[in-house]
Amino acid sequence: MTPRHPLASSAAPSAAAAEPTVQAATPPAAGSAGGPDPSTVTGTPPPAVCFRHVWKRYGSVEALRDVTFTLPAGTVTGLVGANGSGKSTLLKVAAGFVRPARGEVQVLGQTPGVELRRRVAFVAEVDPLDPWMTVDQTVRFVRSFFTDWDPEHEGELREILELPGRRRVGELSKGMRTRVRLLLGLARSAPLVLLDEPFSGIDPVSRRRIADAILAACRRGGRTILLSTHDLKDAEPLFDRLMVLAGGRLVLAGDADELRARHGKSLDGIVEEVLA
Ligand SMILES: Nc1ncnc2c1ncn2[C@@H]1O[C@H](COP(=O)(O)OP(=O)(O)OP(=O)(O)O)[C@@H](O)[C@H]1O
Repeated sequence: MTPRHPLASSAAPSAAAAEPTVQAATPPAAGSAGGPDPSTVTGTPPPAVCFRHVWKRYGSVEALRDVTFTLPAGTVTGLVGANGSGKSTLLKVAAGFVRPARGEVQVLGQTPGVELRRRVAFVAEVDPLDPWMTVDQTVRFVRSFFTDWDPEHEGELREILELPGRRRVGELSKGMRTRVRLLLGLARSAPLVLLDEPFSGIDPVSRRRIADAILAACRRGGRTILLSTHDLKDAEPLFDRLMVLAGGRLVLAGDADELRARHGKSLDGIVEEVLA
C-alpha cells in the first residue's frame, strides 16, 4: 500500500544498516550512460543509491550541480554542507519527492517514484506530527500504513529513545519530537533510510539518544543510511562514508577511514578544511 498521510510519506523511514563507508563519487564510464552494472561484473550487490550528473534548479537557483556519486548497500553516509548547499534537495531527489532537471538517478535499482517510496524511509526535517495525539497513538497510527514495520525493533528503539508514550506530541520538546520522528522512520525495515538533519537544534542528551538509535538500526544490518547534518560532533562515529556539498556541487566524497588517513585529521577537521 502506498502511504498517503504526510506522516506516512515523510516521517516514517526505517533504519539503515552497517557502518558507513563514504565512497568517492563514481563517474560513469566513458562512452556509456554510467558504466556496467557492478553486480553483473563482480557479483557484489548493486549500489543502494546512484546519481550520475544530476542537476536540480528552483527558478534561478541551481540547488544541485552535476552531482555524481554511488552509495554501496549497507553503508552509513554523512551528508554535510552549509545552509543552502543542497543537502535536503539531494535527499528529496533520492526519495523521489523532487525530480531532477537532468541526470540519472537509481535508488535500490529503481528510478525514484511512487513505487519506490514504499522501500525508502525518509525522515524530513519538517515536523509533520499531530500535536493532539499521544506518542503511543502516533506510533499506532503511522505503523498502520506500513507493511515493513518491525515491532521488535520498535520496542528496542523506544527504550533507547526513552519516549514518553502517554504524553501528547504537542507537549514535547523539540528534541523529544525529533526522537519520535526518528522512531517512525527507523522502526520500518525499509532498505534505505534518508534522515534530514536529525541533529539540528538538539541538546547533547538527545543527540546521544539519536545517535544510539541510529547505531541500533545499523546493527540490524541490510540497511543503507544517508544522513544530512551540519555538525559532525557525536555523529562522526556513525559514518563509514562522507559526502560534502558546497553550492550544490559535491566537493568531497569518500570512505571515512580513507579520508581520515589521507588528510590526517577527523572528518570534522576535513569538512572544516574543505569548506574554508
Ligand atoms: N522549494 C524551493 N523553492 C525554491 N528554492 C528552493 C526550494 N527548496 C530549496 N531551494 C533553494 O535551493 C537551495 C538548496 O536548498 P536545500 O534546502 O537543498 O539546502 P540545504 O543544504 O538542505 O540547506 P539547510 O542546511 O539550510 O537545510 C537553496 O538556495 C534553497 O533556497
